[in-house]
Amino acid sequence: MTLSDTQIQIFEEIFSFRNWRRKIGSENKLVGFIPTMGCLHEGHLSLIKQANQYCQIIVISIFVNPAQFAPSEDLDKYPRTLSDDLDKLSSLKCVDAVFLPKVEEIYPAGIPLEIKEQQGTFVEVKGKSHQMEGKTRPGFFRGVATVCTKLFNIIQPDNVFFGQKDVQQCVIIRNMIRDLHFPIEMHVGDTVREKDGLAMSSRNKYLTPEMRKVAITLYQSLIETKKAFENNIRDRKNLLDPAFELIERVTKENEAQKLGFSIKLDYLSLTDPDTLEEIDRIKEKGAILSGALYVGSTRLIDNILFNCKL
Ligand SMILES: Nc1ncnc2c1ncn2[C@@H]1O[C@H](COP(=O)(O)OP(=O)(O)OP(=O)(O)O)[C@@H](O)[C@H]1O
Ligand SMILES: CC(C)(CO)[C@@H](O)C(=O)[O-]
Ligand code: BAL
Repeated sequence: MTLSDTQIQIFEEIFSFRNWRRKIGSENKLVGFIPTMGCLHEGHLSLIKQANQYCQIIVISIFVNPAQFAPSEDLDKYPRTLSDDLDKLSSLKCVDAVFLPKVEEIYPAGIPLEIKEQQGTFVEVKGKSHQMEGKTRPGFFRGVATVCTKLFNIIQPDNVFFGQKDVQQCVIIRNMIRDLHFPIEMHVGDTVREKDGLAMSSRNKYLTPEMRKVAITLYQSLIETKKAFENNIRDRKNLLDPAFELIERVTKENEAQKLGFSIKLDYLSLTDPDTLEEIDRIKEKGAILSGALYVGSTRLIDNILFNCKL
């Protein structure tokens, strides 16, 4: 499908989107917004369906945001599948508009990937962005918070929808909405999974069939901890040990098979759901168990929640 043969309104410029948005504003309808980087899958579509239950107008953005990629990361090869994405959005029959901005318009001062070369205005997130994902991706949440601020200012949604798969992003955006006084209600959708449990992700496209078989290891390790939790174990060591053991076993089996790629755990975190600081024990507040696993050079993330909500 091309831009001209879908019924959905497509906007590539801020100016034209704003003209349309102004008219919607006078109709007293709630606008729901789902920001994405494209290469849409059932995870994205589930957020759109959720938005459709709350809002009369549904807006999606597709924008691969350079500011959240480090120079060593996959900005250039990130999958871009616009025609397929528009087909999927059309088939839902509830999407009103898609915003497809250009990098130059979102970042008028330019956006070199090296943070020290960047010029212009950025949104900094203190306290919750240095741990978990932020350890391996130090500029990531600065980039996410900055682009979400820009998108919220342009789209002016009443409700925004994010996926639990990116759990730290959910906590940070919820705090940002509060801290910067955006008049927006945030909703978090459950993680949509493949049949075997692998969290859907645009980056799953990078996996070869051999890699795909072991990609499930991260989720299986989270489930090992869940089993321990269900057996009333609450201390960190006894909760996490079964998860680490599973990953270590699969890593060794994979090495022995000489398939030409390695598996490497980046981190497993057991954190307080509000502060995102590591905890020694799960108490009444519950906890977030999250992790990242490299399968070859593809970095996959996943999480589960214990007795808490986002
Ligand atoms: N499996 C999923 N279930 C529910 N929501 C999801 C899922 N995957 C992504 N999302 C949500 O969709 C929104 C857009 O995410 P994005 O376009 O980065 O997709 P992605 O699959 O997470 O990509 P990536 O592979 O880069 O992590 C985010 O709020 C994200 O949390
Ligand atoms: C929220 C987001 C669209 C910002 O670029 C991105 O981080 C994502 O897709 O999760
Ligand atoms: N869904 C998170 C986008 C990223 O990893 O850049």
